[in-house]
Amino acid sequence: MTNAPTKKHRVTVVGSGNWGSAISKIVAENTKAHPELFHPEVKMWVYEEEYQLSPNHPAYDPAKHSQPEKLSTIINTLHENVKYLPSIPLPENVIATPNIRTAAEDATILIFNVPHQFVFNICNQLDGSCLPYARAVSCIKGVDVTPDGVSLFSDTIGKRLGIYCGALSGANIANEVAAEKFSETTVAYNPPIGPTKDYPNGLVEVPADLPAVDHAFLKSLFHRPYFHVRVVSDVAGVSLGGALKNIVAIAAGFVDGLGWGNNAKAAVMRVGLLEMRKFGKMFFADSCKSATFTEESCGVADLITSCNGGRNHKCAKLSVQKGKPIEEIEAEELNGQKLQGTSTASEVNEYLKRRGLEAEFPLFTAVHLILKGEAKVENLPDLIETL
Ligand SMILES: NC(=O)C1=CN([C@@H]2O[C@H](COP(=O)(O)OP(=O)(O)OC[C@H]3O[C@@H](n4cnc5c(N)ncnc54)[C@H](O)[C@@H]3O)[C@@H](O)[C@H]2O)C=CC1
Ligand SMILES: O=C(CO)COP(=O)(O)O
Repeated sequence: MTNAPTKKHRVTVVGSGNWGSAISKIVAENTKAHPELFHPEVKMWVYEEEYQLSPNHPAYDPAKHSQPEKLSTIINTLHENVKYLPSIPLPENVIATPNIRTAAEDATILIFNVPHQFVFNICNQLDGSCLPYARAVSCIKGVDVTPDGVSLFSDTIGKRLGIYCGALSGANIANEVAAEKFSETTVAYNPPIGPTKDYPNGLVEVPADLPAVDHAFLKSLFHRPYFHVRVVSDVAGVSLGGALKNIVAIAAGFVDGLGWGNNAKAAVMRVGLLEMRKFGKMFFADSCKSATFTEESCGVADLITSCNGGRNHKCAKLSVQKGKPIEEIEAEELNGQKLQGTSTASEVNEYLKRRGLEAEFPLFTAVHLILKGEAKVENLPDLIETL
């Protein structure tokens, strides 16, 4: 007979942007709802910055807020991320923590939720500070491309920190989720058993006095009445869907910017979905399931929502309408939030080009060429037909 666990998991969210804050809200609701599994407090690592509260904010008090303050202080006082998720109350058990090592050192569950370009620096800062038996989930939408190959950020984080990392991705516009409008998501978790190439000594087991980290546990961590979770084992499919749809969303924004209508957008989405699936089959054949792209929220559903309401779509559309580079629109429109599709288009292209495979992925290639100013948006139909 095994003894019941006597300890509880401690959860830290690494990141506090638009999605990082929305996920912190969700998990803090669940740590309170499941006291048998979790300590209620959720630490949320904040990349510290000074922020001037607007006199129009309902909590503005000239005696307290006339000067810029630390964003983490504002979050802990007002229980709102006024910069990245304004007007959404955060549960009081979300504790903004500006020191990343303090945020992570006692966490048994780490949720990575930062723009992908910051992951390496964050892992460097975390090096040696995580519990060896911690488990992680990456909510990051991007792929890690180096001259040697392409990896999932879940794998990059896991290998770098010596812990296992799964993935969460879905049709999840953060502002809608934070407003508790119904959506679905996909969580992928499949830790290896025994030694593997990435974990030559095997993973350090979660101690028996903590609740087991399995699919049911992860559902308890993320599922809410307004946020429905399906837990699967296909970490590659879940991660690639979220990363690659951002390239397609830029193409959808381009055609919307031209005012070409719904049929044109459906055409780029169809071609884009096929390229997403082909990329998975070609480069992650051993681990990625084609059905994940068509059957789970992280695949076609995320593609649809992102091509209609995402930031990549919005900025690409405005860039065509205003005749300005997308980076300029990003800086003007997003108040510090980051696009992932622009760098992913370039990183994926670098990988395909090295292998002479650009023509096999005409939509991904066309988006990259348009972003670089080497092709015209108006030529998209020919580019995806003839490349
Ligand atoms: N916002 C959304 O609707 C969704 C976003 N995602 C994904 O979630 C991930 C995180 O995105 P968001 O939370 O939306 O972030 P965001 O784009 O809203 O915010 C940017 C974040 O980066 C931080 N930052 C700025 N400079 C930094 C630096 N040098 N080092 C570390 N951090 C720095 C900022 O403090 C801020 O927290 C991305 O991969 C994104 O694709 C996934 C689903 C939905
Ligand atoms: O991933 C998203 C929705 O699932 C959000 O996409 P954007 O980063 O384009 O806003």
